[in-house]
Amino acid sequence: MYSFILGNESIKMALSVSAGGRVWRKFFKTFNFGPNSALKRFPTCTANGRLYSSSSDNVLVSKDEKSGIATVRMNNPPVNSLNSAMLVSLRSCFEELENDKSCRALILTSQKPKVFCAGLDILEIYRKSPDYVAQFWEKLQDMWLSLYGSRLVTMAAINGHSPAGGCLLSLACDYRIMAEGKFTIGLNETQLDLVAPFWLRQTMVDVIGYRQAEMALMIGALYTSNKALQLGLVDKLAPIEDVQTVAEEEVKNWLKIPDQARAITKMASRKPLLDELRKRKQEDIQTFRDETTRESVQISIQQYLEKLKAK
Ligand SMILES: CCCCCCCCC/C=C/C(=O)SCCNC(=O)CCNC(=O)[C@H](O)C(C)(C)COP(=O)(O)OP(=O)(O)OC[C@H]1O[C@@H](n2cnc3c(N)ncnc32)[C@H](O)[C@@H]1OP(=O)(O)O
Repeated sequence: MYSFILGNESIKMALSVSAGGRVWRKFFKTFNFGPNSALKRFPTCTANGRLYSSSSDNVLVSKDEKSGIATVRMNNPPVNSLNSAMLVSLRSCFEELENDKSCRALILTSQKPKVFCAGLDILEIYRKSPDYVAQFWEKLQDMWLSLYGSRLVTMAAINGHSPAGGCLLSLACDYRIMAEGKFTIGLNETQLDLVAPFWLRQTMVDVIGYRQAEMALMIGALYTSNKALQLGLVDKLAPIEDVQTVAEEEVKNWLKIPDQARAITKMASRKPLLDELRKRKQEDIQTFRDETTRESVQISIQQYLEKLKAK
């Protein structure tokens, strides 16, 4: 029997391990864990090493049937920037894996070493209509909810640069392994005259602590791998060519812990923030839409784009 308290609501839940899947379903329904409350099955998610139905050109998914470990490779050259299509593909892939009962863990990485993910596609928020920007933001929220709220062991194998939205993706995972060397990671939004939303700021605070997060967020700091390890922004470093192997080894350690107890523990700590975003979703969309389409912000974005091109 597990009993625990979440946020200000006291929830007592009896989970008889022997009751197996039925109890699992009840648990996920009660807490709206993962993308859907129901555990739907996707018939295409089976063969070892075969691409999932959600695999599209921009997100490649393979799963080892024996271990239940899936690897999700972002494949949106040149820098895996998160445009609308990418956000939709990632979300759909996370949801399929979530609903695949034989899947126990996912490793998120880049198909193109040296850049894990360059963050949001800046062109998606440059000179676009308020409606477009609002829809784009909702896609990001939904993708984040599906990853941050996942019952799976989620591991970021950060095989390259990971600024802004790239850092957001890795912060949504349970554990981060980053390539050694000159690569950088961090939430550099203020450098673009953008303000990270509350749910992203909170995950940064949760991972590296209040003082360091406050400072990092204000100055839009990008840290080298070594500094990121020192701050606790990533958990482990590995040579770039070994990041995937080290991630697989680490996942196997995590999978020695019973799934149910691990997932319930994860949910107990993440539920308040998940609930908060679900509750304030529309308000968050409006803030993003209004802030991003402001002329002064558009000019900052333009200057940032010019700086990137001139590099
Ligand atoms: C609450 C209210 C407000 C709320 C608002 C809050 C938002 C918070 C959430 C997150 C916000 C973000 O993610 S904002 C995004 C922030 N991202 C960044 O600052 C990363 C910028 N990129 C880089 O630093 C670098 O590209 C890096 C990733 C290190 C890779 O360097 P490389 O030398 O390998 O590659 P580059 O030559 O720089 O880039 C290759 C090409 O890709 C383009 N490119 C690079 N990054 C890009 C990007 N993010 N979007 C589009 N295009 C990009 C370059 O312009 C080049 O285009 P060509 O010249 O045409 O080839």
